Amino acid sequence: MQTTLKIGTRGSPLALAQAHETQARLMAAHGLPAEAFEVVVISTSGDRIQDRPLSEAGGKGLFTKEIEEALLAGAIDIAVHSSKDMPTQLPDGLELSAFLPREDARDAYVGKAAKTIADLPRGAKVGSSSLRRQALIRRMRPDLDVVMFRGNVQTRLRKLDEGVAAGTILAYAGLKRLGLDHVVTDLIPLDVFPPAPGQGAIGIETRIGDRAVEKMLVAIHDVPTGQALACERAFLAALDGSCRTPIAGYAAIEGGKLSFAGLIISPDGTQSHTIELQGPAQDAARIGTEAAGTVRAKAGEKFFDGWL
Ligand SMILES: NCc1[nH]cc(CCC(=O)O)c1CC(=O)O
Repeated sequence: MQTTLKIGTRGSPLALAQAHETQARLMAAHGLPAEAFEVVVISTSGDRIQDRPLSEAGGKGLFTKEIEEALLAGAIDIAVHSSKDMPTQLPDGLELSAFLPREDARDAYVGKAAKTIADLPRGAKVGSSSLRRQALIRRMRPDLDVVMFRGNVQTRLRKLDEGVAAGTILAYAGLKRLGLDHVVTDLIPLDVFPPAPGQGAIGIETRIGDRAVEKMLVAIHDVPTGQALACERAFLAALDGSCRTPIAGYAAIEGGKLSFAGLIISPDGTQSHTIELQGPAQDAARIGTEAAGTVRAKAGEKFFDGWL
């Protein structure tokens, strides 16, 4: 009898879409039926905490803790994640060993009366709980009222319908995976809203040394996405000292060449520092680390602890 590969995921509609995309790619790559895989839904602390900003409750790890425990315990064989939500430090024994081809990494504006942020009336409310997006909105339009917006993509869209805010910003990738891209009223250029490291890329976490699983994943791993992610995650890891400093970073790969653009910005949007660096895609991690060193030197150490 064939053993089934257990695919662990959160239960949000986006997480489920990502788990099913992974399953479909594995089926196609290996000529296996759906029954060769089982999608196992795991509830995480991040899903349960709804009353305060996650950056206060403990940060990124909240969406992965219970899933990683299940992976280490052998209750699941792979865990499918939004790479953007993954801490740079994983628990001992686990690694991100494969990435699916990256979806469009841009942020999207979803507006009601006004179709773009630029068209909003003075003082209009824009909902976002991301420190990076809040800072970028304030940089662009210091007059706007940035309000907290928690919950999954559907919850945020419902809040818009209820009139809680005039608009919100969501990852275009997530909306596309949910078949909700028709709600987008403006796609924001990468240089106006540089994305969070990892945005748009599905990452697959495995137990280090699980050769059978690694062999299966090679067939669905996208090499350029893996290189882009190595660069962006190295940039993030080298700057991660404070989770209160918004960090953006995006690496584009073309013909074996990597072009990285990074940004750090004060939460009020008034101060920011950028870095651009190119090099061979094989040197992805080194480029990310070097970019972090350069932008850190430009900004000065004070930049990272001044926002509490
Ligand atoms: N923090 C939630 C989250 N994590 C990943 C995505 C979108 C999908 C992706 O970036 O791959 C989202 C929603 C959003 O930012 O709109």
